[in-house]
Formats: sequence, structure tokens, C-alpha cells
Amino acid sequence: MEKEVMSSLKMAGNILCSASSFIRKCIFGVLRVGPIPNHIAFIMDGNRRYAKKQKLSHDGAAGGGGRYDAGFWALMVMLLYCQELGVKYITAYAFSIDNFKRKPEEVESLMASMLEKFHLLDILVKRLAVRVHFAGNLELLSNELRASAMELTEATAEYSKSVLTICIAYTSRDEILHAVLESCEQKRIDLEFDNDDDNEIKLMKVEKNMYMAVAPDPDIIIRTGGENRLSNFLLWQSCWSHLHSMWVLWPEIGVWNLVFAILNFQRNKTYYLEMKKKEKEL
Ligand SMILES: CC(C)=CCC/C(C)=C/CC/C(C)=C/COP(=O)(O)OP(=O)(O)O
Repeated sequence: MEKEVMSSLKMAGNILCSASSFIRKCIFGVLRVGPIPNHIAFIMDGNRRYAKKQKLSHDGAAGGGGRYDAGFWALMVMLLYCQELGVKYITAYAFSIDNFKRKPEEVESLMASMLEKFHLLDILVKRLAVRVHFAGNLELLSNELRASAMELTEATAEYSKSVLTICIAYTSRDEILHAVLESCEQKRIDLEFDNDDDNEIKLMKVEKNMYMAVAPDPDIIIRTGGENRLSNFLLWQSCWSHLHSMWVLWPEIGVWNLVFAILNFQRNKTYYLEMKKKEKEL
């Protein structure tokens, strides 16, 4: 009897699974009629609130890193959906320089959790042909974590199906400062800069020194957790991005949230293009 119940349950599960993947494929097909973003960036907010809700360790004590497990898997699921949709670039704000100001035991457990996740990523991204890139001031990380990040970057350098950029020890102001200082240094040794360049060319040369230079500007920035701020994330790159904030906590983000964000982007883009066209006609 128990065996029969189990096999019926399994069968029901399979039917549900294939039905939901069929529905997802249909919805994605409809989405593809409109413009599909080339780059989506995520501000993954709400991990601690989720841990609290689930009564997971959220006080930074031993094992506190476990609270980011669900968040990590949510990112992997988003990566899969983006691949299926044809979104090539995915960027995740994993740890800001300001996060170093959290309680030391919390920072420590988060860093230990990151290291564990990098090992997992190493297996997952190779299967999915994803190139991993790290954006941020990696000098601020422990030697072990930095070495692991660099290994992952090198090991996936040849993949090109998608590009996953993990912003770690990152703030946008730090990135801009870094790019400007690098550019000044290049100008000092007269490497690339020409005083007669027009501003567009100068901007491009500064942009080349950004941590995010591997990716085009994001089309959509999705922030979970209900806040509407950019919190020092991609300030330079977001000047034409569609900002989409949602109340859902990051580990709870699902396919419908992504679909809704893309639909909003498509509506916004059509509106923006129409405005531009009208501007030209005037
Ligand atoms: C390898 C890799 C990319 C791993 C990703 C792991 C992950 C989900 C990191 C998020 C880290 C973080 C500080 C999120 C903000 O939520 P919060 O802690 O501020 O939560 P709150 O908004 O509820 O306070």
C-alpha cells in the first residue's frame, strides 16, 4: 500500500513538474515576442528576513552562513531561467564593501558561506557553460577567498553561453574611483589618453577600467525585499536601466516575479522608444 502511495505521489509530482515546465515554456515564448533584455542585475535583498521567517540561524552565529543557502539556490534558478530566455548577462550584488561593517561574526560566517558556494559554483557553472567574473575590490577579501574567486574566473574563462558577474567587496563609488585613478595613471604614462579626445571617447576609456567592463550596461535592475534604492550598486552603468523593485524576499523569488519584471521592462522600453521618436519629430 505504502509503495503504491509513493509511486502515485511520484507520478503526480512528475505530471505537475512537466505541466509547470510546459506553462513556463509557453510564457517564455510569449515574452520572446518582445525585446528580451541582454543583461539583468539583481540586488538580492531580504535574506536575513527570510531566515528569520524560516527560523534559521540569522544572528551571525556558527552556521549562520546557512541562511544564504536558499539565496544561493534562488540565484542559480534565476540563472537557469535567464539562460532559457536568452538573457546572456546576469549580475548579482553578493557583498558590498559596507557589509564589512556588520558584526564580525556575521561577516565571518558570510565569507565562509561564500567560499563553500564558490566550490559549488565551480561544478554548476561548468555544466551550464557559464563564464564567472568577479567585480569588486578583491584585495579586501581573505587570501583563500580571493584565490578561489580567481581560480573560478580562470576555470570558466572559455565559456560563453552566459556571463555571471558576482559583485563582491563592491560599491559603485569604489568602482568609479578605481576606474578614474587607473585612467589618470594611464594618462600620466601616456598609454591611451589623448587630450584632444572628445568626451565620448574619454568616457569609453574610463569605462574600460571599470570592474564591470566585461558586461554591457544592465537593461533591468531587479531589487527584492521592498526597497527602492540602488544602494551604491552600478551607479555608472544604470543610467538607462529599468529599475524594478519587488516586495518578495530574495530566496522566495520565482519565475512569475521574473516574468513580471521583463513585461514591465518591455512596456517601459516601448514607451521610451516612442518618446524618443516623438522628440526627433519635433
Ligand atoms: C556565491 C554567491 C553569489 C552567493 C550568493 C549568496 C547570497 C544570496 C548573498 C547575499 C548577501 C547579502 C548580504 C544579501 C543582502 O541580504 P540581507 O542579508 O541584507 O538581508 P535583509 O535585507 O533581510 O537584511
